[in-house]
Amino acid sequence: MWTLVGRGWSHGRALAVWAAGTAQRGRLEPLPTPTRGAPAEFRAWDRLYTSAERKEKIDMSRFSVENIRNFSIIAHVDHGKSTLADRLLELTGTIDKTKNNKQVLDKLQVERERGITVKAQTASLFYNWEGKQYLLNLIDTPGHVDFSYEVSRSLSACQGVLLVVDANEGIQAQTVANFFLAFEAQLSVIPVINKIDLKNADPESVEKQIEKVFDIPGDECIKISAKLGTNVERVLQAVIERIPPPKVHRINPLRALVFDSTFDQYRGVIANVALFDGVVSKGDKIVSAHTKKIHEVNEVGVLNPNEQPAHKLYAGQVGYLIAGMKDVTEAQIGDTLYLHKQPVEPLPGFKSAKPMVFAGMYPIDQSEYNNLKSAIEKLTINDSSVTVHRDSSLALGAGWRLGFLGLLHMEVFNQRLEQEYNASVILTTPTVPYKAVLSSAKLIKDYREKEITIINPAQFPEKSKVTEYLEPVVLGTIITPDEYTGKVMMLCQARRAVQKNMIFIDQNRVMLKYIFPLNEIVVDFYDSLKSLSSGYARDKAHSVGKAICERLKDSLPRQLFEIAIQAAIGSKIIARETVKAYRKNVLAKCYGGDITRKMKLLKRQAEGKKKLRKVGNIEVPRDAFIKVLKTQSDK
Ligand SMILES: Nc1nc2c(ncn2[C@@H]2O[C@H](COP(=O)(O)OP(=O)(O)OP(=O)(O)O)[C@@H](O)[C@H]2O)c(=O)[nH]1
Repeated sequence: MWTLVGRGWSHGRALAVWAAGTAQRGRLEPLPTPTRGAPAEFRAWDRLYTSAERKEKIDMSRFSVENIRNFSIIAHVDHGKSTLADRLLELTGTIDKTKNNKQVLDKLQVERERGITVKAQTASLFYNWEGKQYLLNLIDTPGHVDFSYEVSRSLSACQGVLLVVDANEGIQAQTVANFFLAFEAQLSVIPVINKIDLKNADPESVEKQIEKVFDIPGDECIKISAKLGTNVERVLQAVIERIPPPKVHRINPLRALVFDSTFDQYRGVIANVALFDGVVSKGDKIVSAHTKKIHEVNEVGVLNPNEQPAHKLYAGQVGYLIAGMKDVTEAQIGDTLYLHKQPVEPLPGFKSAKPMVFAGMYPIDQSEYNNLKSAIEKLTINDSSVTVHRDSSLALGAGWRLGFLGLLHMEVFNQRLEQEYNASVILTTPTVPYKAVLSSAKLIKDYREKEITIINPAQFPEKSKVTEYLEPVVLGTIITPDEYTGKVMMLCQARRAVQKNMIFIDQNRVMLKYIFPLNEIVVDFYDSLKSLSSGYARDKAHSVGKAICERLKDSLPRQLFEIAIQAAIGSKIIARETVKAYRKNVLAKCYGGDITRKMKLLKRQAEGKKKLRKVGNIEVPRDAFIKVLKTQSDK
């Protein structure tokens, strides 16, 4: 969704959400300095189990379609999805019951350190109930808004969801956003009120909120404590009773949806697939509908939650498939796989994730360029929502401009680079993309289009050659205790937001919807929302410009002449600082003597400095740039 800068016109639709007031965490607390190199137990999870350690091949034919349920757990951040997943894994005997089972599906080091889910994971659970054996495929999803893309992808492989809501915090903004993702995908929704063991838990009022906001009868809510295991068995039974089996046909030719993929340097691409039709097994020749390339299947299996090879995978089942694909472009997420010579209508793919936050990434030392390049390439194979363009800067050398789904996504990517690939990088201040409608015929010819997208501030076309600029805007949902409503509204106004809606979701909580310019919220909005400091100036350009000039002033070495540091918007100077000149004492050798000689020396010095100022080039040390950029991104 884009709008004219400074005016209220927009088109398209996007969703972003935050919670205020009772939310415990949104942006993350600073982490301790990460240790170099991941400890063994945190290394890429798929390397933890060698094929020799994996069990015998499993026969999946025993699960008929009627006995399969594919479901996902969705919730606001920290409401307990991963803890509930742990209990479900224990109850079904998928993992042993030990005290150490904490967020078993969060396998990345970054997930464990930050206590958040970043990458959706799948686990096949085998569960006996009323004399039948069921196959329950659980797909754990991330809760933070930056990873909504992972959520919607996971939902495409499901028929139902468990919507987990914290009994103390109640419905939060991300609960609403995730509910609508499931609702639009026409999935069965089972509301689960979690943390009923907490002292301040109020499951009855959360039940009423669920009735009011989602129009789901309160008696459908299951009240549990995922931590203590209370009522968790009822959740499993509801999955079987309330979620329909997938609508698929095993006698039809193979039609498999790639809903996720990871890269293993020894075995190539491991594609997570949901089979909509047919059967697939080792030795089958399969074709990617996207690339039309033919591959031979080396291994199929289920995630239990680690890889468990199977003889075959059948329609209705979710599992993994390895077929010698060398990089993820050969098994793109949303791709359909079918058997060679048995083409099928491809399944509807996914909308590709659109990066909305861009930042420059450079090696700390240019000699590290190739290592960093290879690390970025490997990581983007595992996280295809990151875009990479080559870039260079006079000060920082050769590097890249990377696009992320949000700020947390950027932080996580950076942290994974450090932890999993031992790479140290300089990351520049994040910016959002802008569009410019060109008026200059020459520029239109150069760009071969009238409307261009600018992801790098250095490439902004001149104002005189542009009819209008457009900026991205998002629809944001804020849930706040009533007493903060006034302050929250003032903050939103200060961020140029346009109010769309306001409803009371219970006696003392209000849900507000606003259209925000993305640039106004991308970096520090959540922090401001939490502190509710409404004294922000409307026009921040001056203060930002001033802050950068001040930092440069402190970092630049002094010269023989005065250096003016200016921040400008186009030709208008908005902030200025001066680095004072070194003063050589030209009078040092004049002991006493003639005042006119002293005046002459000083005049000559002043003239010399004037001349130097005109012709003098100063070299900005790399360190100064790094310092300025680092302080900015640390903000
Ligand atoms: N008291 C209590 N605490 C719980 C319960 N369930 C989860 N928690 C705690 O709540 C915190 C968040 O739980 P997680 O399972 O990581 O939450 P999540 O929804 O998976 O979080 P993300 O992956 O970041 O979206 C952890 O400290 C859990 O121990 C519960 O039933 N009772």
